[in-house]
Amino acid sequence: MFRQDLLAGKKILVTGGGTGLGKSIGRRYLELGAHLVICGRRLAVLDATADEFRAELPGARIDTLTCDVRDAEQVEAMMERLWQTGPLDVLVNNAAANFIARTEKLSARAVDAVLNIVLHGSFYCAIAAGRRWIEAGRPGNVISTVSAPVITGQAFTAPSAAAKAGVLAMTRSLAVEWGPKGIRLNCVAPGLFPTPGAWEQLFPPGSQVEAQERGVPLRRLGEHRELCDLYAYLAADGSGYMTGDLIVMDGGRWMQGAGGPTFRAMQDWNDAQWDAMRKK
Ligand SMILES: CCCCCCCCCCC/C=C/C(=O)SCCNC(=O)CCNC(=O)[C@H](O)C(C)(C)COP(=O)(O)OP(=O)(O)OC[C@H]1O[C@@H](n2cnc3c(N)ncnc32)[C@H](O)[C@@H]1OP(=O)(O)O
Ligand SMILES: NC(=O)C1=CN([C@@H]2O[C@H](COP(=O)(O)OP(=O)(O)OC[C@H]3O[C@@H](n4cnc5c(N)ncnc54)[C@H](OP(=O)(O)O)[C@@H]3O)[C@@H](O)[C@H]2O)C=CC1
Repeated sequence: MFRQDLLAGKKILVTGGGTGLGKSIGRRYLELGAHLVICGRRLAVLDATADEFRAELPGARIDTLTCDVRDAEQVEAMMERLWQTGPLDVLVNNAAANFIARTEKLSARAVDAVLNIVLHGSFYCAIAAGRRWIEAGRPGNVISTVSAPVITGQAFTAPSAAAKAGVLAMTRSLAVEWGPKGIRLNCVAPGLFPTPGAWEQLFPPGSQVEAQERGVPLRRLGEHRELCDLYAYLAADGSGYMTGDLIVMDGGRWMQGAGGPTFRAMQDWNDAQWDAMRKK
């Protein structure tokens, strides 16, 4: 779909880039010639991913940095190290956390666990990169991964829906505030793209009442390569007139109601069913 050197000369940070969608997006960026930096909390996971990429794509330039995005000081330290080898061009806010639970049962720590990673982490990263771009008079580009519940809300994953909605509000606020400085920000809302992380958290064994494909108008799950090409487009200069936008890629699923049949059934679950989910 793209020229092989589409992203040559661009340095791109993908938070949570050691696993799942962040890993697939990073691989696509490398294929298109970018200098990739991935961060997360587990160095072993990041290094294993980097080794895999180096084996697949000889000559690929990839760096790994540990960082817990909930901690603003760690984010600052990561950006400082990253900038030492040259400025960043694109930040992808991908790191996230989510789980299904009845909202009235959530402890404050449970709410914070999701809000701190998704909302605070994305904010800290955007500010740390944005300040450096502004000080240097450089253009910048932030792509944040949200989800369709930013439009609809979503039962039983309220902290994630609220945090991602906050990231969309941040994106639109900064698109206006930083637009005159040449910094653009956009959000992508993927639908159902299978990853071990999301499936473990959202579809524990016994939680599904029917195949998730049934809830998608296009009657299939998303393929990583489809999503990755959207992230490639948004990272490239060719999308330079897009800012403050939300692009949903979900096969039309959100228009049918975000939770689908599985979440509707949860409205009638008893305590034993909820406890069984928690133990898995
Ligand atoms: C069925 C239909 C589904 C439709 C799906 C639609 C799809 C679109 C919407 C999807 C959008 C977003 C998707 C994703 O984000 S997928 C990514 C999933 N990946 C991850 O979550 C990876 C990162 N996760 C984590 O690190 C952990 O899971 C956690 C979030 C828990 C944070 O870990 P941490 O070590 O910081 O935290 P603790 O383990 O100490 O826990 C903190 C408190 O949270 C409470 N907790 C944890 N799990 C649950 C649970 N399942 N239910 C209730 N409470 C939970 C825990 O008890 C701690 O609180 P307390 O100290 O008060 O006990
Ligand atoms: N898969 C799907 O169908 C959908 C996914 N999404 C979104 O896509 C993105 C990727 O999700 P997915 O790949 O499925 O799930 P993963 O669980 O694989 O990805 C989450 C990543 O975030 C990292 N992470 C979590 N907490 C922190 C933290 N505090 N600091 C730094 N990194 C952290 C994890 O690494 P580590 O634990 O090592 O820190 C992990 O690499 C998320 O934003 C998610 O909300 C949205 C809609 C649907």
